[in-house]
Amino acid sequence: MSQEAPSRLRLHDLQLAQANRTVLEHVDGRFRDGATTALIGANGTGKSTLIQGIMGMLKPVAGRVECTVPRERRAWLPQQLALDLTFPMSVEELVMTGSWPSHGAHKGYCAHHYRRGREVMARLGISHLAHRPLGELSGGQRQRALIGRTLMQEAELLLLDEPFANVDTETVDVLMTVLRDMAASGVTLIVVLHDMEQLSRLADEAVVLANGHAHWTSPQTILQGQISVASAATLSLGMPGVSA
Ligand SMILES: Nc1ncnc2c1ncn2[C@@H]1O[C@H](COP(=O)(O)OP(=O)(O)OP(=O)(O)O)[C@@H](O)[C@H]1O
Repeated sequence: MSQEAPSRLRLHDLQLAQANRTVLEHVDGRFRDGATTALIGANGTGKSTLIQGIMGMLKPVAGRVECTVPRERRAWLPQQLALDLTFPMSVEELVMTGSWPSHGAHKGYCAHHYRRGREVMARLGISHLAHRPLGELSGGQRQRALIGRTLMQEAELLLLDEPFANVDTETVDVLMTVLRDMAASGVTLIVVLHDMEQLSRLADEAVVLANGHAHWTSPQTILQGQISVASAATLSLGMPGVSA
């Protein structure tokens, strides 16, 4: 990554643990503004842990996260399986909650919010589902609605944990377009990915997690097989083309 690249999110010698067991340590690096960084690593290497640390849900054991994006402009979309969407809420209501962090949950919505909500749903192809309860949506429809909420929030930092899992190919295409447009407009995106095609289509940068460390590299390096993602858990330090 270029030393000059502007970045509102930097990690300084970060150490994160789960249940008193260190998962990641000495994590140093920065995420480029207006770029999509893929988080890559085998199961259990700490991708979700790093996201929790960046979002402030997990207190660092050591080091720090430096983030100048205002809190109300930070959004996190967990793995679909981790979400309980059985509560009675429609697609439109979910999308509109994206305005809460900046506008407040109890002030009600004005015409501007409703207009923006309709624009967001149209962009994601879910206008016809506006009044459908969340519990009656397919995985792909639910994911479109959740991304719609982050658009409504006007997120400037968006972290997504496996956003394309259990999602149909048409939805993948729609979401890819929306996410690329977000990055082009300056949003910093961090996306946990396992699929090489999705990596090539979406990512500008990549961070490989292995052996308790994070290695900054390029998607091309991974795609050319210089780094095997399948065996990322056994990667050694000092890989070619890696810089933090
Ligand atoms: N709440 C928790 N309590 C205890 N250990 C945890 C907890 N969450 C995660 N861990 C452990 O921390 C390590 C990293 O887990 P994490 O979920 O961050 O990995 P991951 O790379 O996101 O995995 P996956 O690809 O399977 O989602 C694992 O060894 C996991 O067992």
